[in-house]
Amino acid sequence: MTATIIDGKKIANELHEEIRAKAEKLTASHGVVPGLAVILVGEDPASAVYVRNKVAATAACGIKSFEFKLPADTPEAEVLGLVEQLNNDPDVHGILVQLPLPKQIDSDKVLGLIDPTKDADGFHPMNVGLLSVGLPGFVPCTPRGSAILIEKVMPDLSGKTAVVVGRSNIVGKPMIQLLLQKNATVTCAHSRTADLPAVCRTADILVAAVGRPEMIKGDWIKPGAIVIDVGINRVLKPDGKGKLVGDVAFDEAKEVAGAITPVPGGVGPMTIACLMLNTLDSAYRTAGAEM
Ligand SMILES: Nc1nc2c(c(=O)[nH]1)N[C@@H](CN(C=O)c1ccc(C(=O)N[C@@H](CCC(=O)O)C(=O)O)cc1)CN2
Repeated sequence: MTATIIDGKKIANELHEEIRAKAEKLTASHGVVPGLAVILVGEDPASAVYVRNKVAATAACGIKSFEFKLPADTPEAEVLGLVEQLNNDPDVHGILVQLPLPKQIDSDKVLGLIDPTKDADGFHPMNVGLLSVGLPGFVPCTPRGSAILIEKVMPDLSGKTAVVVGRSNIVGKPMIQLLLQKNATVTCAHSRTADLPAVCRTADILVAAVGRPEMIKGDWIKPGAIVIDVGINRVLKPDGKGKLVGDVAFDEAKEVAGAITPVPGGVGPMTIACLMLNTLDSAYRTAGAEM
């Protein structure tokens, strides 16, 4: 039996509609339009696509966007100055700095300067800390979106084993926190893990966030497991054309898993939908309004 394909694009579009309704409600009750500032530094083609998609999503969600596109050689001080300006702008409820930044700019310094109450990406150390102690704050968008997809197919994770492959600050570590909050028994695996295939085979929920195309094979997956593929890798096909693949060998994995996210159309659209959700949450919080 082949796996249920978790349609992240459809679920993200449904979320956009819910967000739009809530944004309109906030505007009607408090005269506040949620606002998201998006900063892109440089010409990385993938980043440009993601930013374009984020700005398109703001329009679908009734969120006002403030777009800042800066040249690749922009000095760090200029980016820091822009962040400060946005921190002080009452029309801006969320600030997003697209990563990666060019090498002359210290990402930690920029992310650390974002007002934690406007940190729509959830990367500020204060929000990282709040998540780790289970207090309300901003949750990074990719893990938040992945958790929503998991909940759709398995609402109760008590007694379930989850394996997160990858330990990045923006995906792996926050994903572990969210799975723990849902009472899963969580293992974090990474490049130094011994016998990674065997560890993956223990997972009822397997989250792949390694950034290596199709690394996780079908026979690494426990039959019936939920597989969440966070990877977005551009590879060349034999005909020389490019295509997107995840970190999981999808065609093999779907024959073993119970449910699986595709790439594209799985976690990616949910990342963007959760950025909208974080911005909406922030606007409600700032306005002192009830959802
Ligand atoms: N400030 C941030 N920078 C980056 C983040 C982030 O969450 N915040 N994550 C990634 C990139 N990313 C969001 O910015 C992102 C990646 C992919 C998608 C997406 O929808 N992918 C589509 C395919 C799109 C394509 O054709 O290339 C899909 O999977 O269906 C959304 C957001 C790094 N930087």
